Amino acid sequence: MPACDCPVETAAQTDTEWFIPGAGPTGFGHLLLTGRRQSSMENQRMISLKNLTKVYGQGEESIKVLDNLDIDVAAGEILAVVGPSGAGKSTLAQCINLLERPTSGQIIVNGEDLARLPERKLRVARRRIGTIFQSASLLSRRTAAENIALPLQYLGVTPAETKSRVGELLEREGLSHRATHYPFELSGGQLQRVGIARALALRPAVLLSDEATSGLDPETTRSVVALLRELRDDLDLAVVFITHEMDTVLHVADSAARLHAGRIAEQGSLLELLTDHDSVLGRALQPRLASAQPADGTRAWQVGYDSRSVPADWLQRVSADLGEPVSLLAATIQSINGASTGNATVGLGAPAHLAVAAFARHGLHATPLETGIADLDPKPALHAQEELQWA
Ligand SMILES: Nc1ncnc2c1ncn2[C@@H]1O[C@H](COP(=O)(O)OP(=O)(O)OP(=O)(O)O)[C@@H](O)[C@H]1O
Repeated sequence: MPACDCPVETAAQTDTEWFIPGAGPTGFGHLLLTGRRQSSMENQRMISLKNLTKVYGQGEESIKVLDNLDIDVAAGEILAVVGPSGAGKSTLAQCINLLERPTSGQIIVNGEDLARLPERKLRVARRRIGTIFQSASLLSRRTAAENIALPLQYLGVTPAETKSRVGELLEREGLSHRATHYPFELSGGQLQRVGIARALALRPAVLLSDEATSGLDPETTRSVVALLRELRDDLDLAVVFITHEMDTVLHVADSAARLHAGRIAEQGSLLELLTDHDSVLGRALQPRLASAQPADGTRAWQVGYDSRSVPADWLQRVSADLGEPVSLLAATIQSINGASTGNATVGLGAPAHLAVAAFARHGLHATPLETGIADLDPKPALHAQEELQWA
C-alpha cells in the first residue's frame, strides 16, 4: 500500500481494520473493528421497527417527530443512530423501550410487538431492554454495588442472588475494587460502567445507549466503546447507539442510520456507507485528516479508493498517466472483509480536467480541495460535515 509505511495489523477474514495516521479527536490512532460483522448481520432480528411514527401534541400544536421509520437491528449488531439536534434520536430510543408510546407503527423486540402488549406483559418485556444515558443517572446515596442491584431488588430477587449477580457484573466491568464507592468518588468512565452494569443486571437482549459517551474524554470513550463491543460479542446484544460523535460511530458501530427531520435519510453497514461516494454519512464518517500542504504550483485533491475497483499501486499509475509526480499528503486505509477502502489527499500540478480524467481512468473518485473549481464536483467531500449540521 503506497499511502504509508506505518505498520498495519493483520485482520482476520471478517475483521474490519482501520489504520488512521494522525489520531482523530477521540485519540484512536489505529483501530481494529473486530469481526463477526458479516455473520451478525445474518443473525436473528432482535429489534424491528415498522412504520414507526410519533406525533407529540394534538391539532395545530402537533409535531411529527418520527415519520414512518423502518429499522432492523440483529442480535450481535451495534447500530449507530446519528443526526442533528432535534432529529428525533432520543424520541426513537424512548419509543423502543416504550417510555413513549408510538402514535402508530410496530416496535418488535425479540419477536414481541411491544406497542400491543398489555401493561403487565410490557413490564416483563421491558426487562429485555437495558438503557444507558449520557449521565449515568446513579443514585448518589447508594454505592456502585447498590446502584447495580436496584433493578434486581425491584424485581424481588433474593439478596443472595442479587449479591452474586452484582459481583459478577462488577468483575466483568473491572469495578470490583469500586463496589463500595459512592458516585461522587467515581470517575466519569467508572460512573458510565456502573450505569452499563445496572442496565445489564436483568440480562437484557437489547441495549439502548443515548449519548452514553458524550462528554467523556477520548481515553474514557475508548474504554466504554471497547466494553460495549465486548458485551455485544459475549452477550450477543443488539445495541442502538445514539450519538452525534462521528469518530465514535466509526469505532463502535457495525451499521449506521442517519435521522433527519424524523425520517431515515440513509442507513447501511459501515462498509456500504464508507464506499458510497454519494453518501453524506459515509463522507462524514471518513476520518478527518491532518493533511500536509501541497507544494508550490500544485493543488490538493481528495481521492476515494476501493480495492475492489482500484489497483493497489494507483498512486504510481496516476502519476505515470499524468507524466508528473503525485505526492501523498495524507491517507487512511481500512480493510473490511478483505476489501481495502479509504481516502487520501494528494498534491499534483496538472490542470484539473486532465487530473479528473486520469483519476477516473484508474477507478478513483477525486475532488479538488481548492476553491474556484468546485464545479467539478457538486458535493465536495470537505463539505460533508457542514452538510450534516451535527449538533
Ligand atoms: N415530550 C415532548 N413533547 C413535545 N415535543 C417533544 C417532546 N420530546 C421531544 N419533543 C420534540 O421532538 C423533537 C425531537 O426531539 P429529540 O429529543 O428526540 O431530538 P434529538 O435528535 O434527540 O435531539 P438532541 O440531539 O438535541 O438530543 C424536538 O423538536 C423536540 O422539541
